[in-house]
Amino acid sequence: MQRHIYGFTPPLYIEARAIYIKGHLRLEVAEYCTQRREGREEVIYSLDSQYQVSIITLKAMAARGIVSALLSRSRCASSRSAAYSLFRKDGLHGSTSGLLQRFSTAAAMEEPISPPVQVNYTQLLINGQFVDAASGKTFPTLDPRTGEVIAHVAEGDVEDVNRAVIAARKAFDEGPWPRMTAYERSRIMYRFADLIEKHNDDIAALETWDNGKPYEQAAKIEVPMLARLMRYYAGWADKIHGLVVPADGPHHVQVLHEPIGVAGQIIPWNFPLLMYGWKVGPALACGNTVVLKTAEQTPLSALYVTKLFHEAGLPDGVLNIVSGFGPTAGAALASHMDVDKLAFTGSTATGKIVLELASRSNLKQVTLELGGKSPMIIMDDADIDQAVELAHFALFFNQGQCCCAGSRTFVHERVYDEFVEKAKARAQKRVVGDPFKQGIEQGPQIDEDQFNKILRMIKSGVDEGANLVAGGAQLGDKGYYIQPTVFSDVQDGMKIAKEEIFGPVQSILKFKDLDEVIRRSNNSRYGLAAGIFTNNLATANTLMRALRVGSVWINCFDVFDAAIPFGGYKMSGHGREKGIDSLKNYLQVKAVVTPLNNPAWL
Ligand SMILES: NC(=O)c1ccc[n+]([C@@H]2O[C@H](COP(=O)([O-])OP(=O)(O)OC[C@H]3O[C@@H](n4cnc5c(N)ncnc54)[C@H](O)[C@@H]3O)[C@@H](O)[C@H]2O)c1
Repeated sequence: MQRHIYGFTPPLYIEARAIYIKGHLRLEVAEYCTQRREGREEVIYSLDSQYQVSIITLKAMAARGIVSALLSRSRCASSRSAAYSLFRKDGLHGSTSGLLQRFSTAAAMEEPISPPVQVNYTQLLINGQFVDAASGKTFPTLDPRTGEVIAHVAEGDVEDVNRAVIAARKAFDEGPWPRMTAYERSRIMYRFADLIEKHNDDIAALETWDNGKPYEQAAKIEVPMLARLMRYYAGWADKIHGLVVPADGPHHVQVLHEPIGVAGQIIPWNFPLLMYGWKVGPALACGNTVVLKTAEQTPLSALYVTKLFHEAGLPDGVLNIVSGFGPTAGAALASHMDVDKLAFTGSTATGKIVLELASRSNLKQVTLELGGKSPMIIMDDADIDQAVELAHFALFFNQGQCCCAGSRTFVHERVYDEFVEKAKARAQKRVVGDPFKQGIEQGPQIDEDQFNKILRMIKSGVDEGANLVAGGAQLGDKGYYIQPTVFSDVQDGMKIAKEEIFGPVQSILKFKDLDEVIRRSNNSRYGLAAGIFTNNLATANTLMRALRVGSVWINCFDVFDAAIPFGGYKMSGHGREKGIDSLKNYLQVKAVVTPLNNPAWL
């Protein structure tokens, strides 16, 4: 930037830029004075300074007053005061918040880091083979850091879904998968988990590149969790069994738990690999075969890992991956007459569509994991610093793109003001930037549509009178980065309190007592999850039973172990994924009755 600082004779110009490099902020400041001599502008004084400070030092310096600390190193008194006013104008003056906001902008605006992985698989995976779409069409998958094309991916449509369903049907009706012993199935799944671990870093890099989530999150949490999910379901494979039940009369009554057949699965883009694991794991452990449609924004990681699954010994046709769009490939799967079961994760609006397509076609069984507007309730006995940190995590994790995000932060009136101040400071400290960089807490949003939708929601918050205390705008000028945003004084009727934002926007609401917060928390068409922060056991016990949601996290949030069931009440969905309950989604129950002659016992 260039500024003409008035009040100096001759005028002093300053060019300054801040660059983030591996945990450091480098400030480059060029100052110069010019004077007109013989019709020409001549530089009569210049000074280039560079200050490099680690972010940790920077925070400490900010606490003491960053500007004086930095500028005490400048050699010239007049340039010191000039630079001082520049920093002050640019909001880099004094406070940690302004400083870190600038640091984040600098980080986001840097050249993107080259992802340490190549894209090898872009075709559809049908019957164990990579194939082009029948139409020959492809679509681009984009890098959310820049909006640039990563790769062109085969675009599946009705004909490709049909090919995939035929392969899955054949693999179910004639193939080895449902016929091999459950132990053999589990061994293939265990080998797959081992391969996921072996390829951890490549898988994580693909996921980050395609989705924009921090690489450290993908590499240290999500890919290991996928391996864990596969082992969890591998462990179930040989423990799924029916019952022999005592009935009135001389009958031998067996209840068989059978695989359903061909499962159609449609997943979203926010956790592409975890959604894959939640769906594929139980379906295959129970002996079904699968056609999975990935989200059009994130087709890459499922293709990579399914290739590994085949290397682990998965027979052809058991798991088919179709990349493509919702209204074409997704709708074809939901309405296919030969798909026996449909599992869908995505928005409530699309959930209604697929349910209708399923009922209009062959009445296939449907499970739905849909949207949410989850309350995060902070009671007045809570340790405020811990509460702020947990509520921040509950909302901002994964760029705020979580169906269960704690997107209504209810705070007791006695601690409200302190909470708001600290929540604001925490959001302003959030490190946003290239998700491949170490230490980054927040990457870009998934795509332009979501980016624009979030900015519209922020505008609606301002228009409806909520108090914007942090952020509120795009960060940098490239890609889909959004400043961590906090609203206080949010009222229940506002759009930001009612609708999913699916972005880094925290809405803080004030409440007086327990009955009120229960009523207001439940006053939502969603019922996915809730967080409670209190040290009072009685309060926790009251809330956990009163809240009409599928998951309650007490003094924690987003705990997603493979064994913990997840799913929604109300318009957040039907059925549960993960845990023992998820197996029911993929099993038929058959009663078999045989008469007994002279039974020794009944
Ligand atoms: N409850 C959960 O477990 C959970 C998890 C993650 C995301 N979500 C929800 O997902 C939403 C964000 O994801 P999104 O924007 O990708 O949702 P979306 O509903 O637009 O898309 C989800 C999937 O459905 C497909 N799809 C879209 N239209 C379709 C149609 N007409 N027929 C068949 N398939 C169709 C898409 O291609 C994608 O694969 C949020 O609302 C979020 O709450 C829920």
